[in-house]
Amino acid sequence: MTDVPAEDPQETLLRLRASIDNIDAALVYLLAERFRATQQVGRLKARHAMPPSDPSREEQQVARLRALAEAAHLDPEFAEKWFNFVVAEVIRHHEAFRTE
Ligand SMILES: O=C(O)C(=O)C[C@]1(C(=O)O)C=C[C@@H](O)C=C1
Repeated sequence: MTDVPAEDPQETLLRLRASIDNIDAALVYLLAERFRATQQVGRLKARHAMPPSDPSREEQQVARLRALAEAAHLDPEFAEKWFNFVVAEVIRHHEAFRTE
């Protein structure tokens, strides 16, 4: 039998934290890109007097994200909460464009 080398917990922690930092950076960039797109949607909606929110679109998005979350072994409740949190901010931006 081959011996498994003893784990150095500090080294393992640092390695995992480096991965977490990379993932957090990617999430920030992805969110920035999402908001860049939604700002354009907000301006478009304001120019054409369209309502800031679209509940039927959100329903479709939630259903899709919940299915994706399940397939990825992510809690679908958490995925939905994250989505609602982001969309609430998007709608706040959309409403601000209407008063510009
Ligand atoms: O697709 C739109 O109509 C948007 O305004 C974007 C968005 C989103 O962030 O995904 C935000 C608000 C709407 O209620 C639905 C979706």
